[in-house]
Amino acid sequence: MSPADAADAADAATGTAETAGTAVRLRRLRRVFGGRAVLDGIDLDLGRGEFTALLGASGTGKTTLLRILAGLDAADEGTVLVPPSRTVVFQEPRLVPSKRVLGNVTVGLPSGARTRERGIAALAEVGLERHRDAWPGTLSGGESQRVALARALLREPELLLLDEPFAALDALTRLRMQDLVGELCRRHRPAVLLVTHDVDEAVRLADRVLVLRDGRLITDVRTDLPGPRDSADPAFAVLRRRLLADLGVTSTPIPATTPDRT
Ligand SMILES: Nc1ncnc2c1ncn2[C@@H]1O[C@H](COP(=O)(O)OP(=O)(O)OP(=O)(O)O)[C@@H](O)[C@H]1O
Repeated sequence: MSPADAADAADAATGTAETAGTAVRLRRLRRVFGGRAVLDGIDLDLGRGEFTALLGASGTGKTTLLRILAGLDAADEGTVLVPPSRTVVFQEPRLVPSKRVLGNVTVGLPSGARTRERGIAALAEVGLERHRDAWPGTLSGGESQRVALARALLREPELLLLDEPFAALDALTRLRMQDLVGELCRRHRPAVLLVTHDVDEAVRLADRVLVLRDGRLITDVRTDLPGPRDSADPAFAVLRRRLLADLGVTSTPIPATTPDRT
């Protein structure tokens, strides 16, 4: 798939969610690979402007669900209603090496002064305006991912699909990118589905967190924590523990230490 395709996220929609306030509606969604139902009867509504994180162990079907929402894969059974305008940001930025940064942001759009202006404004939003004439090969990983984000947001999608977009970044850059994505999503208000392995990232950013396990959404919880969210906050820790338990990660109790009698 070309970067332009990624940005425009395929048009193989199976329908549009019509209910006011609802961006996505899935009913009894099933996807089977080699006789195994990776998604086995998923029911899900995503509200307009709602930021939802999807957690799940490796191989549970998170990317499969995201690809179906993007129109890059099809369900075997069930109803999929999605908005016509969707964009995806992947773990790797998927920039075109032969186009400069601005050309990457506006790729696939009609050329002209208006598109160029919008591209520059999108770059300014991610703090990269002065890199607009740079080549992708000269950018850092975090900068490249910011270009991918600008490319996605320029299209003003109703549904923004984020597939582990911070996973390849170092810890500090990841935190900065999380803050940036949080701020941009509050400003642009797309419905967001963020696929991640990182429980703290999910709790930090999302209004709502889902856990996918054995083909089903076993958890659907609202975060409702005041911002800015601090992982040291006891409410944050309670939610993290619950989500880890739902993911099948149970914390081992720390054995009591024997007092040293010598
Ligand atoms: N096109 C395909 N053909 C066959 N099997 C597939 C295909 N796509 C995905 N699968 C299988 O479906 C399962 C779910 O894959 P998926 O990539 O959705 O998981 P994931 O939860 O995103 O995993 P990870 O967190 O490791 O990225 C895996 O066992 C994978 O091998």
